[in-house]
Amino acid sequence: MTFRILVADPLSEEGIKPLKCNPKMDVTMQTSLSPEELLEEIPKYDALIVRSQTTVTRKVIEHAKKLKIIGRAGVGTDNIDIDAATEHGIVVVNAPNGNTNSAAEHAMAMLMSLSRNIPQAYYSLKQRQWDRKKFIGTELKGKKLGIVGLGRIGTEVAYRAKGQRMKVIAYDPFLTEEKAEKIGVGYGTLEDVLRSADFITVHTPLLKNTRHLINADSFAIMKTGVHIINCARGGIIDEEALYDAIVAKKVAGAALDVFENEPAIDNKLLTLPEVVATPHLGASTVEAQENVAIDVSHDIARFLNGAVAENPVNLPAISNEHMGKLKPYFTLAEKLGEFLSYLTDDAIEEITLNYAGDITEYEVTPVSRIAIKGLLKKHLGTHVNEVNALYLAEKKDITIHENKTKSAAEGFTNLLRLEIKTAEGKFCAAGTLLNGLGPRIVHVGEFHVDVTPEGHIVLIHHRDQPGVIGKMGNLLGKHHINIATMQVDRSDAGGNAIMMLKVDRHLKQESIDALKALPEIQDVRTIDF
Ligand SMILES: NC(=O)C1=CN([C@@H]2O[C@H](COP(=O)(O)OP(=O)(O)OC[C@H]3O[C@@H](n4cnc5c(N)ncnc54)[C@H](O)[C@@H]3O)[C@@H](O)[C@H]2O)C=CC1
Ligand SMILES: O=C(O)CCC(=O)C(=O)O
Repeated sequence: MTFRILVADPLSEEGIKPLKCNPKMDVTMQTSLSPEELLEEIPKYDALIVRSQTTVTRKVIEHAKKLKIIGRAGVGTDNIDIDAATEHGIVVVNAPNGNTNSAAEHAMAMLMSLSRNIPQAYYSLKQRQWDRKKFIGTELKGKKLGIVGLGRIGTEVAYRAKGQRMKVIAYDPFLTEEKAEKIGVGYGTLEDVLRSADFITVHTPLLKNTRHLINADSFAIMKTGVHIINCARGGIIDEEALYDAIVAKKVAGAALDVFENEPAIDNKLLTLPEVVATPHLGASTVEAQENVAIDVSHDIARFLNGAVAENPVNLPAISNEHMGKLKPYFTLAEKLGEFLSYLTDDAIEEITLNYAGDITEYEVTPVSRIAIKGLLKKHLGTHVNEVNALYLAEKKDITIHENKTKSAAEGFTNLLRLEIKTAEGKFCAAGTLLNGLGPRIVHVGEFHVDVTPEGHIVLIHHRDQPGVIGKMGNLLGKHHINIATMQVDRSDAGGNAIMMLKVDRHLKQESIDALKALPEIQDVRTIDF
């Protein structure tokens, strides 16, 4: 099978070699598609790679009938409708590490351009003017740099600013005293940073709660003569408020690499001499472009080959070691979910996943997602996957509970008990991973069994009476159904009982009806794995 991959923004040729050299990947570079052309093209592709130029809207995702993965060769995914991708079961991956240095270096270059008026002076000289008085700058040594967002790039900026002998203060909701000390920066609230800094640089993602994080109120409490740098995302700073603050001489100057609307040809901030700007060049170095292209190419190839993506944006990221431990449980979880879904025809209202034994030592949500995928598969088919399983369950008003009790493994090393509640009542099955032998279903409701979840299974609820097994065997024989294995269990003598048969082929409706017609048989369910 060959996967078709569309590269819709310019990407390092060297960086996408891992995909181009892979015989299973068919890569098409079309880097100047209009939004309409993208809508036309996208149904052909299994994977899409973009930088920040292409906007992957809900409409694009709705047209992308085959799309499995979107790769963002860079950090910010604000040009991709992540919710729409999740709803459609499309994984979004990014390349969060490859351009950190370049973006930090660009922020420093912008900061220094700003402090020494380099772009303005350069422009003036190009106009054949030798003006030395107009471009008096500000020394950085001893000035305070306020960093809003001390993540990967913010931290690298802090190290570089310290190299310039600046004092650094940072605000980040995840910044602890210990971490600030380790990096060698002061820390405080956003207000502390805004009030005390001579230069302020933002390095947060653009999210609902960071849109206009720096606004008119923020400028009001800043020092007069403050300098502002934004090499993160347009929209984190309210551009109107920044314009007004510069005109009012509250802000001495701003260095901007990013804008609320890009390309920002007509942005009025560009008319101000106090503003230095670049057209979103933070990651535009040979090294960064190669790094992010390599990272995203590897992740796409890995994912399309059936492995787990390393940098998913809409799935929990799992380390290789953790994944190694969890992966064997995926098959068990999916089969158990599938099995249980065949025990009722009613809508699922509630799903409870109880983990016991060794597995409780791990973060089990990835296993739960797969179990839920298994449960919903009967009605949603291939539309449901681990990306959208939780979303689809929520859309269907299904409540999910996940519990871990190490000691409840009932003698097994590990046990996953799955329970669903419907209008009809509760249904439950439990499974274990037998060392070296793979997944086993070990409970169906109150009954004990030992069944490999594969092939064709017939589950019969009946009354515990002499002769039932014989009648059932006879009937299946008449219908030319060969029984491969059989398990029976009962609640008590003469009470409720089950038979779990492995048969050699799918049971047709007439055989099921004939079984159901036997007076001792209460219910017949078939499960085809
Ligand atoms: N100009 C360019 O070409 C480039 C821009 N970027 C942008 O730079 C930004 C930072 O990227 P990274 O450092 O890699 O991301 P990151 O995820 O490592 O760091 C972001 C930090 O912002 C913090 N944060 C979130 N909300 C906050 C808030 N309300 N106030 C303060 N801090 C908050 C987070 O806790 C996190 O530590 C992103 O917006 C990214 O898209 C990244 C690369 C190149
Ligand atoms: O792709 C680019 O050049 C922009 C990089 C960027 O903004 C990011 O990685 O967030």
